[in-house]
Amino acid sequence: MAQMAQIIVDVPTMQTNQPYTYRIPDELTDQIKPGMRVVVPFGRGSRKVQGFVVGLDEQVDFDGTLKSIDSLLELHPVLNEELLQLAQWLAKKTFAFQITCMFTMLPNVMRSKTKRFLHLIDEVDEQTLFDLFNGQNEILFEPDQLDAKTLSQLLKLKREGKVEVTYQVANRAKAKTMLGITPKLSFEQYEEIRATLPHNAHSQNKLLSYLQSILNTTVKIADAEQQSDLKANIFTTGEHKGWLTKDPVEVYRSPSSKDKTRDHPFELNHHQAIAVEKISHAVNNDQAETFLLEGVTGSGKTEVYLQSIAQALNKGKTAIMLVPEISLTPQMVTRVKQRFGSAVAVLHSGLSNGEKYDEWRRIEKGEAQVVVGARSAVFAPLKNIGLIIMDEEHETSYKQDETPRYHARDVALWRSKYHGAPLVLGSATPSLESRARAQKGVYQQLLLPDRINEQPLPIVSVVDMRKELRQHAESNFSTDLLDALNDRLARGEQSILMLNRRGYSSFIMCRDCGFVLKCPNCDISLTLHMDTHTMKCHYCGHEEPIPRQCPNCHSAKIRYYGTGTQKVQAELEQKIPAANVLRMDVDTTRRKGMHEKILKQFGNHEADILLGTQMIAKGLDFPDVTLVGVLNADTGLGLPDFRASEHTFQLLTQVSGRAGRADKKGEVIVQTFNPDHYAIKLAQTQNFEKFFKLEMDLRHRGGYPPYYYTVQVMTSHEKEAQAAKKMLAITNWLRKRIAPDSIILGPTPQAIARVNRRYYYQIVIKYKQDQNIQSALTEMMQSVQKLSGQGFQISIDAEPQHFM
Ligand SMILES: Nc1ncnc2c1ncn2[C@@H]1O[C@H](COP(=O)(O)OP(=O)(O)OP(=O)(O)O)[C@@H](O)[C@H]1O
Ligand SMILES: [Zn+2]
Ligand SMILES: [Zn+2]
Repeated sequence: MAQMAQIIVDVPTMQTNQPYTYRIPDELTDQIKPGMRVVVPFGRGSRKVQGFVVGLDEQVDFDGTLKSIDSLLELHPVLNEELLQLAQWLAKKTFAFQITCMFTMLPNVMRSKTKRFLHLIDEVDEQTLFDLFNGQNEILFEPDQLDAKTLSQLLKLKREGKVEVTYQVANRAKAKTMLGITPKLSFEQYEEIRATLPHNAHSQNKLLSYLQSILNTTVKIADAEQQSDLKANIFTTGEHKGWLTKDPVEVYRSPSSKDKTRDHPFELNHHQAIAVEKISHAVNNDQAETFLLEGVTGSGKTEVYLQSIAQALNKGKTAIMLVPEISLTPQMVTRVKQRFGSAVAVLHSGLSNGEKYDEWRRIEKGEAQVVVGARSAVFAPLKNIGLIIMDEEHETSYKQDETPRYHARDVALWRSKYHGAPLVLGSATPSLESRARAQKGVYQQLLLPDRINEQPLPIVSVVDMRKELRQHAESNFSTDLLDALNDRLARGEQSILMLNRRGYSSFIMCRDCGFVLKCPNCDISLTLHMDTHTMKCHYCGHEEPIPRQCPNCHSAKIRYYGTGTQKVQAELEQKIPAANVLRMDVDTTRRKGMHEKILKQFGNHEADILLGTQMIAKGLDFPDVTLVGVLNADTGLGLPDFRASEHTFQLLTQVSGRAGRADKKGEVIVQTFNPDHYAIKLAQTQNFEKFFKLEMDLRHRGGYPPYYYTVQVMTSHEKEAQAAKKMLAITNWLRKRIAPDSIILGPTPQAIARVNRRYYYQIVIKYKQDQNIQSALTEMMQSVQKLSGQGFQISIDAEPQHFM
């Protein structure tokens, strides 16, 4: 009676969400578990591919032609039961393949090509040591060279906790190590040395005893100092005498803060207390309720999160706190770590692959109970989740813009249901989708209407830049803004300036003929970078010299148009020479740790003005900031995207919220060429309710979300006619299958029609209720795969965040 395994295989050209059935070799009966990764033969040539076991069958009458599992990639399941189910759901929801979803949940170092090592972590008998490990502690784990019998032995050792499979971290050389000490001699040899020591050699005597107590191990010097109560220099003496060796020991590359002080919960104000109460109630009763925590900027949402998390921990449960990548600042991380100490694991893109893997492993082993992280942290392998929090829930970065195109909010909702745990969505400016659900009672609304400091929200004034430009020469600064900046400088207060853009200037244009320099590969303007003195394409990376004359009409009046942070900084330094300016944008934060450094400097008052792009709009909490200036509120309003107003409103509200958060009053100055636009006017009064009503009305009339669901289908090809033709064929095919009242917009070329030498065409399907759309799109996805051989790329994006 053979055992069978259902396996999802990784074959890029033949992807399917149907598992294949493989036979489990007899030696491995009852040892293969769902979630394990295996090596299996696939196709006619029986080439070796990897796969995930997703199910097991006890099968009596098996058909003799079934292929068998060859080997294992690890000795343990890498995905647990919950995550396997989640992958299945996610694949369906995002029209992706299960295998892609499974990889998305795993740290990078666990990808198939990574070298694996087999480690001995406990004693084994000599025969085994010799047979399996060549007498060593660590050997390369080579799945394709192991037979079933050996695997069976290894699996047994794994179950006994004696071996472990680890992955080679790409930058292993850089793996963080500290110096440790290893005793070199035996117990008896140390005794012999002791007999020769002079009577007053107390430290050396003590060192000998200590070495005897740590035989066969390596102890970090810092730990050894503590345990033995000896000074570090005595270990050096020991080394010179040949008693011990100093060796590097690997430490967890945990991005832990050095700050070990634990802070204490604040006493909550009235509204905070109600919120924590309601959330805790749901935590205590295992209710998968969704809360929408709507709190104005500076209302103390974070404190609500932290105290609610504490509740979950008290109940012996775990918690996930999602924050947008950009607000995952050291400030934020420190706040959480100070509250929960080493129970916290942090996952974000700034970590090296090794660091990420270490944090992931701590979570998986149950060593961390609180996970703080950006989008992908929603897949953290925590067990027994008691609470999930999603801060700034309206942020578009929660949606992944490559396959699987998932929204972290949907995944959080799924896990909330699975664990019977509440989900808290927090924001000062919720997405229309979430706010509409709260309106309908699907989500429970919690309000924090006041700032903690009981100050009113900062006063926002709008400056009409059209008038300014008529009165003065071209400048990035209105008179009002310059006056206000000088005023803060005189008072020793700080200012934040936001420029919604990157690069020295966005593009260059000929003032005589209007020619704009564009990327030869993509259909978008090149960006001027003064640091490298080149024009760069932000889509494909193309780079060329700055032209001295117009390639079209040869005029010399080809100049930059628009503005960038470097240019603003230069003007600022010229207009207010006394001010210290810190610049924070993609260019100054590219190197690891720079983000942290700039914020720290600003926090220490080493600068008067923090000038930055959107990345400074969120989460920053500096008590001395009393002025926020927005240099160009309009950027983004003109984008061909129905969410342009919503995003502008959100951004202006968020950045305004950085001013006057402590006891000093805040002021905001917004410069714009569109002072009458409703998004700008309502952001001025920070009137979210009014904005919500107005925008909902517009969406209703236009037939946009949240009144309609949307799906975008994209086709691309190197030849424009091919892309267009295929898109049309797909459209006709779909039209026959979806509900008659579902609407198809397009096909149209995308706003940026050509990227990286490919042409893009799209359609957008809008629907209210459509029984067939899911199956039609799934069928399409399965069948268009073979088209990739003909140079087509086709993708489906459910609820796209950008319509470009
Ligand atoms: N109950 C409380 N008593 C005293 N201070 C508090 C209390 N709750 C929060 N704070 C402090 O108030 C400040 C603002 O809180 P917090 O940063 O949590 O606001 P927020 O709502 O998350 O703001 P934003 O959305 O603007 O980032 C913080 O410095 C925080 O430490
Ligand atoms: Zn010209
Ligand atoms: Zn390009």
